[in-house]
Amino acid sequence: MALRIDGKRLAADVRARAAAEVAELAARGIPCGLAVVLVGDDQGSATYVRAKLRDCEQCGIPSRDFKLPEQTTQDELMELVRTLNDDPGIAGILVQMPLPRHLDAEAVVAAIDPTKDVDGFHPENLGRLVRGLPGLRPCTPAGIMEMLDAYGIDVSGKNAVIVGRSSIVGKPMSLMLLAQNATISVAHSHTDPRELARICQSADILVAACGIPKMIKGPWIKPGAAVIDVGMDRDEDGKLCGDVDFDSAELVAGAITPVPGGVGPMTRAMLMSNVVMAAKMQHGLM
Ligand SMILES: Nc1nc2c(c(=O)[nH]1)N[C@@H](CN(C=O)c1ccc(C(=O)N[C@@H](CCC(=O)O)C(=O)O)cc1)CN2
Repeated sequence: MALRIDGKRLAADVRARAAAEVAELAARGIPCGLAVVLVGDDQGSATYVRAKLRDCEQCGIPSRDFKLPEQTTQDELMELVRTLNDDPGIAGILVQMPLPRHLDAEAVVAAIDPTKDVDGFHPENLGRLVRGLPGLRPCTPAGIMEMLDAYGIDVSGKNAVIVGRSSIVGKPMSLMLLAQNATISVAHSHTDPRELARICQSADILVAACGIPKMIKGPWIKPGAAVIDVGMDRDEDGKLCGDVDFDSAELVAGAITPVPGGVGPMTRAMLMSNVVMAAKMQHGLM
């Protein structure tokens, strides 16, 4: 039976470290403000934003909450981002994704000052990741790297398979694992479905980020592998589940993240540590 990786407990540790650093920075007169921008009425996004604002409160991070209507125009959103870029009290800017379809998310992300890009989505920060330079990293893959490290799961020389190639998770995840000397395979929607099970079976570390409920089953998993589930799906009964069929996977894996309580809480916690990092970078402290 696999060891359960406890994302909630690790997230609490990450938040506690961030809170201590926020207090130290505040004592030196360095503000760690976070601006959180939510456009539209998506209930899931509103829930995540509320949770992020609670995390800020817990870490002593002053947050400013911008709730914009669904009909917000590109110009209005770009103007808000520019204003926040110029605000010295704001160390980090987060625009909750997805944006309504009429808005150009790429342009919005590119308009954020890269030193305030606490999501790590800006092309400069992704470029820094490609080049192996320090910078703000996307929260979900950064949280996964923390989890692997905390549980002593060595990545170097291991086969890592990532199922999914999004810019938020799959691509940065592959680069972060590569930077730790893993051998990487990325499967995606054009991968031959007859090959998918075999590719997954080659993984010592399997990261599921495809958005298909319970797609990855126990027989696809190499015995003893670390299985990281990024999925946030609903099963046939409407219950929250991941991309991995947990019940069959935990019988084979060596370690596994649950949904809920695995990657999600770490995604939120890494945002707090990115805000601290952004504030430090802006004040020449790293
Ligand atoms: N600007 C961003 N937008 C989005 C990101 C992001 O990192 N930055 N990631 C996702 C959503 N997300 C954070 O925004 C997120 C999703 C889920 C969780 C989480 O803690 N999930 C819980 C379960 C919650 C539930 O019960 O529904 C868990 O897994 O335990 C945190 C963050 C897309 N947008």
